Amino acid sequence: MQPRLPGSQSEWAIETRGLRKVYGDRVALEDLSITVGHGEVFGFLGPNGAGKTTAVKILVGLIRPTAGTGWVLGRPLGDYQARRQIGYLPELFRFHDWLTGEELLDLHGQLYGLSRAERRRRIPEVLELVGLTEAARRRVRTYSKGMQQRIGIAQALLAEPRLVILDEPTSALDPLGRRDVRDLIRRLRGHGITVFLNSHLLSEVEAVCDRIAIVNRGRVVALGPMTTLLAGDLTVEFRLGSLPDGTLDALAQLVQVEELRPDPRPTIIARAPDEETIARAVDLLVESGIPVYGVIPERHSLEDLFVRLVNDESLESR
Ligand SMILES: Nc1ncnc2c1ncn2[C@@H]1O[C@H](COP(=O)(O)OP(=O)(O)OP(=O)(O)O)[C@@H](O)[C@H]1O
Repeated sequence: MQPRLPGSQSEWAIETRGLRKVYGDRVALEDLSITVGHGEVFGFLGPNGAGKTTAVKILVGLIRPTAGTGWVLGRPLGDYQARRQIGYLPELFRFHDWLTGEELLDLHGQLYGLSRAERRRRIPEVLELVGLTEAARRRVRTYSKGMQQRIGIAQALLAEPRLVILDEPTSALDPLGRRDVRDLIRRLRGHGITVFLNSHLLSEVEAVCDRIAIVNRGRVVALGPMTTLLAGDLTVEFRLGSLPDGTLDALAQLVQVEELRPDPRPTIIARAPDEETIARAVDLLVESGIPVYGVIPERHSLEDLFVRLVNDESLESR
């Protein structure tokens, strides 16, 4: 893990308290309080218009919050010293596409304030990292969308940042490209680099993030370690030989019965807080003399959690 910046005012890579952003009469972000640990991969999720990009822009110092405070790499929001150590891939970036990949990185290296020697060392490294070595001398306009996204990631990593903020880094990538980015994010974590990932691709977030926040209509609706948020969120299917009166009521003492399918065999779909409860429900069925043909537990995916929390209340803000 990398040492903290001198004079650090927060032990976290990112800490925000009550961030709020209002555009005219529209509240884009409300009371955002999150912490992201050093070296952590943090997923920041939400439907369109939830306030994600607004939050990211505040974190990188592009806009100021209407209210609230925060620290990035231990420095107050917008602090110049911290900004030098943030790599940022914006969601809708448009690069100077008449430049070659190498020239583009050289330009961005200069904007980051890297010396010529640093740029000469670093540019081949990041091109290699994102698999664009062969295309280094081609103009960016001739790149496929996936290659353009990868040169964007290379740009974000150029100045050896301690914190990388990636806004939809894989939206234009094919499945192989996505896997490469996933591996890359894991490698960054291996080097103690903090990754703040904003993505709609929930399976990817699930595969790579340590902790997540889900925002909806400007507010955080879930926050915590991925494992905790997905734990205790089991759906289970009981396939039974019969369903005597009273069985559902007895089961409902343990699990939340969501659906009953009578054919071809009585099948109950229920939600259980944990696996132990499922075992107790099976005991109850067996003790009642009901043949149990199958018990199929299914752990909820991040997508299930997301859909349940966000539901359709976000529709009007899209
Ligand atoms: N510059 C602006 N002026 C006025 N309203 C804005 C501005 N930027 C964002 N908004 C509004 O603030 C809300 C949050 O927008 P934001 O772009 O942060 O959402 P998002 O979660 O990043 O969405 P998406 O997933 O579509 O990128 C939206 O209702 C949006 O219309």
